[in-house]
Amino acid sequence: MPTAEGGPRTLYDKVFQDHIVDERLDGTILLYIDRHLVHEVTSPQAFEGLKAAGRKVRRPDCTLATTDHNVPTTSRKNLKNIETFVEEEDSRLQCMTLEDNVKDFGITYFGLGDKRQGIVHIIGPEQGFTLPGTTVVCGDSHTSTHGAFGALAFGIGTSEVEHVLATQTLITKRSKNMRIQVDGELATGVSSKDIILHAIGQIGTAGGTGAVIEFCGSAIEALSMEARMSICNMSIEGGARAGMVAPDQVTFEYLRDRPLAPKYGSDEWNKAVSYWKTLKSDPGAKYDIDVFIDAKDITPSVTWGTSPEDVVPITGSVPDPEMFATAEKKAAGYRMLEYMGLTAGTSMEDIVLDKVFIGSCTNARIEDLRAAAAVVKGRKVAANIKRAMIVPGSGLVKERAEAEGLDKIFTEAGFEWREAGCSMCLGMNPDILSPKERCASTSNRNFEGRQGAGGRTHLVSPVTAAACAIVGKLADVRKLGDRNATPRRASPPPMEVKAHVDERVETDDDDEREIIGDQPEDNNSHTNTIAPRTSAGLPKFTVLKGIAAPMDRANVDTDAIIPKQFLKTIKRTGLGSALFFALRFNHDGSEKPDFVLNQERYRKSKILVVTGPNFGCGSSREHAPWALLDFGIKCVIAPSYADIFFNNTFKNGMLPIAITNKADLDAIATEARAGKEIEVDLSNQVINDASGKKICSFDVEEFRKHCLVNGLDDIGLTMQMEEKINAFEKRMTQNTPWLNGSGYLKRDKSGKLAAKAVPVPKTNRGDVIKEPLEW
Ligand SMILES: CC(C)[C@H](C(=O)O)[C@@H](O)C(=O)O
Ligand code: SF4
Repeated sequence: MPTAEGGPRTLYDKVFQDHIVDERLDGTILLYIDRHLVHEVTSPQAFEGLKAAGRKVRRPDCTLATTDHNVPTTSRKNLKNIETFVEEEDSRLQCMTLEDNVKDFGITYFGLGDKRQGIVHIIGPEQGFTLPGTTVVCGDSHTSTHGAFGALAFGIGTSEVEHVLATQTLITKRSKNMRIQVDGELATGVSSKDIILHAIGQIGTAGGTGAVIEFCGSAIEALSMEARMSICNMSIEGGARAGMVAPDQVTFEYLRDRPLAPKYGSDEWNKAVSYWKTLKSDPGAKYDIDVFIDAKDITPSVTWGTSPEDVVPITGSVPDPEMFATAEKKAAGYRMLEYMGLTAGTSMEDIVLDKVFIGSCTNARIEDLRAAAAVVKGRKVAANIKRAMIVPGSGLVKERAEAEGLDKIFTEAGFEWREAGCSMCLGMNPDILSPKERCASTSNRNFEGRQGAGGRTHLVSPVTAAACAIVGKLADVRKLGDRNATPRRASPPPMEVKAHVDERVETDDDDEREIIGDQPEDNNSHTNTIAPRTSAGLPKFTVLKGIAAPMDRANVDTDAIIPKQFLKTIKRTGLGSALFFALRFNHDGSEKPDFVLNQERYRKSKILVVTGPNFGCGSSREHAPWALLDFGIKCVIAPSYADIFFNNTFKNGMLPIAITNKADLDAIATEARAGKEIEVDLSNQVINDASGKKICSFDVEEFRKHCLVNGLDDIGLTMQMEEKINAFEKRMTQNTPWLNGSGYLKRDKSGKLAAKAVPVPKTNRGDVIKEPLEW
């Protein structure tokens, strides 16, 4: 929370403070954003909003776009353009829409024909776009990755993407400070992925809610940048929106000669490094939450359930839900075992696998591939493994790995060597698990259906995944001998950046495609009773009276609220039929009669009453509130929420109410279970029963209430702050000139774009475009 003026400050306090454009009395802050990464899934509706309102992108020079989620990872040797390359229609439309938008708005873009294309959280750091002390956002929850540089980096929803595009700022509040200190030396076979899995196992998926986690201690200091990125990446799985590590010599070495970092050895570089060196927490700085972990307590770790907090050591066994503390946890535990097809007491190392996936923004960097290759070298993938995939995080990672011969090591062992993209991390492209298939995965989420409907995911580190592929079961890498990689300190030197790729790299790929088995038919009618957001503003929210549907679940993730196959839309509307898809429908499309929203009296619910905590955790997809809204639900009542979901609802004129008092929540749930209406009166901040009798009151932040009650479009409000934003940018140009222009769209000394922004190079649609980049 706010530190006393002049008192010792944390790293987070410093970076946050340096980006305040304006602060209101109620603590609402307008925060300047230095770096904005954009991908195809969460941007179409934002650009559409800009177009509808006739707005421009304020800082194309601080914005970088790529396609990653939808792209096939098959060989690109015959790539002509994205239109012919992406077979699946909705995926293609999303990719092409991004290409249109980057052209229309003059934004730098790495398309499939460019080796710099890759997962957005891999390419930002790789290019030096991510720098210490910056604020970095993206319409993607794993933006937390970039915090490894001492940046304040967090995921935002699509409405906020639009806000940043238009204003280069965000409306936000201060977060709590949390510290996770890991001291000591990591044992052989234990990597940074195990640190973060272990930490999430300790704090739980809501442990960091409302906080920014600073990772520190001797074990973190000893890690390379790549390893630090894996840790910050999964801060979101620990409930925190952001994770940070103080920049140090390891950081500066990593940034040396990166294309978009200040030129090494120049005055600008030296000035930047002096500033970066100040970015550490002051002695005596206060943290709201403190966690200490002894590195020697960390073993190679693996998840057994469907939440990233369900972590056990690889030497452990499947826990017995009977031993869990509460009735709710027991019930959830049994459900997870059923979904995962596991029996309590089974040794983890006895669990037989079908697939292995090494990739994702958590673990698809060169160091991850090197570590996995060291385990795999000279060995063969076990016969029972149907598919073992290596998906490099970017074209440059792939190129580097090939230069080092890693691709050969993998393919000789029986792995597939793929092209860059998100791939089977969430399977928006053709890489998916079939129902009941079991996968050891280096990704970050093991939610139900995450890698494919009915698929079963065990989260592990790259070396553990490699060992799993060799053994055919979940495996302890330490038992394969001593060549498993331990974390490295030195980051590899920057990868050589060549111009665009027209010569395609040959691969052994056989262009195998899987049928998208979990692509449902969207044949249900939508209730869509509520007008969606328009750039002109939102429908006002004052009093809402209606049926409230009860839901007795904890940690309802946004993948459960709306699975990935529905994220391929470029519209905000029409998602009501996809709401809670896997919970609501059987595989044949018929309804599951037990699910609350399928019961007659709840079909027209306007309110959702959730009795378990941490509603909306996981992904930043604004599709979750859009689906609720389209179904007709405009208000959610729950004990607590994940931060990004909470924000996203307000941006759509919806009201999420946190009721922490159990008796009050029980009273509301009782009305809901009885099928009675309840009344949410925002103006007076009370919840009444159907007769108008007060059940309880609730809190809501002043500014958010003001916007809801008046139906205000906050982009319009922020644009009225133009003068303050200009003044901020002027100061920024003086103090941190290296943040202007990012090397490709140059600015002059006054901060103005020196030349007209030229959109990137190849849009893969046949445009002949002059290379606008200077590197
Ligand atoms: C598509 C995007 C919104 C999402 C996220 O925010 O995390 C995705 O990257 C994911 O990992 O689920
Ligand atoms: S978590 Fe997976 S889907 Fe999300 S950005 Fe990372 S790789 Fe892509």
